Amino acid sequence: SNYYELSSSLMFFFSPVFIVDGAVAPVLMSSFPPGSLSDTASKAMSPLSFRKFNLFNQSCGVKDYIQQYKAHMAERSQAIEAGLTLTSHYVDVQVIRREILRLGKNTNKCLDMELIITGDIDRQKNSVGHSQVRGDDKCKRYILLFGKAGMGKTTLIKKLCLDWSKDRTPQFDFVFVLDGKQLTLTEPVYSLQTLLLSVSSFASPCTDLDGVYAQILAASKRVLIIFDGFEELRDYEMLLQTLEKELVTSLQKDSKLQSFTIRQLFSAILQRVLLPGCTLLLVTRPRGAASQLLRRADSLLELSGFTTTHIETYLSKYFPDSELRDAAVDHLKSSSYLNLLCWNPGLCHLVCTVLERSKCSEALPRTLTGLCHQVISEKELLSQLSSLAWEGVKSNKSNSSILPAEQALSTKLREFGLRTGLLVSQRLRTKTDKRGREGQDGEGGGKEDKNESGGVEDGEEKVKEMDINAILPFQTSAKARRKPQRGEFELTQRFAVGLLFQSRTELNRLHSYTETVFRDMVASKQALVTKHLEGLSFSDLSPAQVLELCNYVHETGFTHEESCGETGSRMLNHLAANLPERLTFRGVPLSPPETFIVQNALKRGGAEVRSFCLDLEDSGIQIRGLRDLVGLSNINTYRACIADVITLWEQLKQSGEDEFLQGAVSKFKIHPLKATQVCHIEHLEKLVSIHVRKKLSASQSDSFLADGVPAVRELLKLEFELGPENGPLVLPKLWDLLPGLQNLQHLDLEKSKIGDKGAEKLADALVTLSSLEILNLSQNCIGDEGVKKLALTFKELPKLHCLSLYSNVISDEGAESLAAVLPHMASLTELDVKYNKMTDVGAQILGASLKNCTKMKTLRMWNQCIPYGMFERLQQQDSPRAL
Ligand SMILES: Nc1ncnc2c1ncn2[C@@H]1O[C@H](COP(=O)(O)OP(=O)(O)OP(=O)(O)O)[C@@H](O)[C@H]1O
Repeated sequence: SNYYELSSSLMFFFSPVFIVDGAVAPVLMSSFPPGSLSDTASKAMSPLSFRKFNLFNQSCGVKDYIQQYKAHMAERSQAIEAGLTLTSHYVDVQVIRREILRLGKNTNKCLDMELIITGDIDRQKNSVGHSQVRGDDKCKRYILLFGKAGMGKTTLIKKLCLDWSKDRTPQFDFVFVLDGKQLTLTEPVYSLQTLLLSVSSFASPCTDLDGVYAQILAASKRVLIIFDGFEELRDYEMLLQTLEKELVTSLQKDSKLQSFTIRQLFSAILQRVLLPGCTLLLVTRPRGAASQLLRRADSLLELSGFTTTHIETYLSKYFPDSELRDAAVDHLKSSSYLNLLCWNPGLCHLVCTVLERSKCSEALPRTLTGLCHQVISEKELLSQLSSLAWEGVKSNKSNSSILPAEQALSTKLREFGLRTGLLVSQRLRTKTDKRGREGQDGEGGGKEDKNESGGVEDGEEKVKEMDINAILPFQTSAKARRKPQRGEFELTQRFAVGLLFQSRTELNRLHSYTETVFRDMVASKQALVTKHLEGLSFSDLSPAQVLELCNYVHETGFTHEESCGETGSRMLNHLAANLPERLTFRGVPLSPPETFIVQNALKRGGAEVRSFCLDLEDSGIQIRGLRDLVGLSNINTYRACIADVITLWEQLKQSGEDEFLQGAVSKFKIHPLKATQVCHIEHLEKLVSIHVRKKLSASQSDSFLADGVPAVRELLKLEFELGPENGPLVLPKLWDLLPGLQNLQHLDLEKSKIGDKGAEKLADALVTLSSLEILNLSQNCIGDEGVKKLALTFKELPKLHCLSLYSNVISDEGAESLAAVLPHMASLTELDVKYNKMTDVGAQILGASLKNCTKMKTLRMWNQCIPYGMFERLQQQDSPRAL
């Protein structure tokens, strides 16, 4: 199973596991006397002595402790939620291996932006499995596991702990969990020993502290340390700032000295100053800057949420009684949106709570707001949460939290808020903000704070229009568009806005104002939000903002009733009428519930007789979501991950949905195509093969493919941008597929390390591309041999008018081959052979051939070996076009 795949992959890499979580630590700490055993001996241990120190040679005291620690951990890690345990309710989720796009200087704004968003099929292929991990001999000791709020990070950690405690991960002698919230303990009174054995989350009392600690140090490779409770990657990143030399020395000299802060110890572990051989598992939401962290990470894993099967399993565990379960499943079917929300395990739990409470008879909530509303049905709690949400939205400082510092919150509300991401931990956050304002945080606060309008303390009634503009995430300045908005904050905003549009009766329950005051207040706020949303200029919004807007409108639109309210309906119509015709979500992760929301908005567009061209590339949309969107009657054309589209076609063929399939094939577009990853070419190869064979599967031919795949026929421009490292890996595939792209007009293969061998293959492939007009072969290490082969093909390309061989290694011999074919290239107007290896001899020959090329406008051929006088001579004589 996937969970076991992860755990076994962890097992493969790790040894002892320590998890640090704040709650119990201070209490336990006081019961431990400061240690006295020196660890110098263990530090000096040779690999041989290290082996001697393995589990089997542990002293009875250490063994006993480990058993006791495991028993304690088994007990403490069991509970997922009140009444739910791992043993009874855990669903084995998928963990996906992710890759980074690039690590450049300016790309570290947000992890989301740095990760390659793969299609659904590739994502499934990347789920971590035994075989993949075992086959990988690279030591993975720095693992980053991320997932958005509620995706099950903490639950997975608990499961890992439980498994270790049940001896299912024998490669670790110790597992420790460390909680980021402990960074608030600022006194310099801790040592590594107290951190692991007293402060860590599942620490249990120990009678042989020194013996256990010595064992940990002796076999640090058999230790797993899990960091949890960090709100975002940036919080880790801050711990990676270089430690002062004296601190490093003192930590290494005596890590048992109780004179360090938690921060220093965390930093030292993360920077491999302490326990250098241990395995680190860093868990967080995927937000914040993290370039340093990403550079260190050996492996990036992501929790990908519940699949349909997982949801079914969860429901069957949640409702063990089969009658209740069937009723719940049926009831859930009545709300597609809630069904899709269950993709998030945290929300799945909330949905089950609602199903359970409603006894499967009441109408289900239709929005996230409605769901939260029903879960915390107590008036007091909801009113508190709604005002928090509103306050948070109003005081949107540096993406800050909505959890006011001094506000007394009930445990229940705090738990709910934190779990859903509506609230974020204030203590950590305050630090980040402060740092941001002091300018250490680069991006952070400063400027934006000034943008926020005042009047926050004046109470809700005085929210001004200006405030609304500032608080909703639709600023259209270039900076605001670039800034990643997505995180827990958007949920807060959605909730605040959604609450305004909840049914009047529901809202009435929340306040203590008189009926009229309340009505006016809600009405004026509703009007402000509506006016703002309706006043937006859609063309100025980024794809992420358009999606956010769809989310807002959904929250405002639907209450408990079947149809949406009057204002909501108006907003939805307005949205549908104004969505850009070329609607792109390229690069914006589209979750299943969001796909539903977009589908809803587009459907409305149908009522207004509007049709759309939809771009879903790099959105990670699931195939079932793709199916829903492509199936809409008012979609003119669509783009999406080619592999996913092919899978959709295959599914449609299998289910016999011929008409749908025909539409899905004819509406699909891939022009213009820029291949930046290896998989892009692999997918294209598959599509071209369908096009050439005129059938989807190996067996029968398909009548709707009689003319091949329209998307391939209509592909006019292909840019191959895989770079010198990845490019050569898929060039052979490219040579195979090129002949299938008969109508290609523009082929850009710059910087792909083609070389002479590749040039020969390319020459063969090019022969069939009779429509080719522009060919860029710059910077490709092509020499005389290669150009000789290519030159023969160039003659066969009647429409080629622009050819670049800039910066290759062509010398005079190659120039001669080119000169021989130039007069036969009927359409050529521009040739670039600058920065090659030819001398004045080659230049002279090429220049001379121009006499017979009447159409040629420019021939660029400068390089250091050609004396400048040569050009002057050529220009004065007969070739003014040679540069
Ligand atoms: N694999 C799972 N099986 C069963 N329930 C799960 C699973 N994962 C998560 N849940 C449910 O979702 C809830 C939220 O999960 P969890 O607290 O682990 O999320 P998280 O990713 O740590 O969120 P946050 O970022 O807010 O801390 C859990 O309390 C549990 O009810």
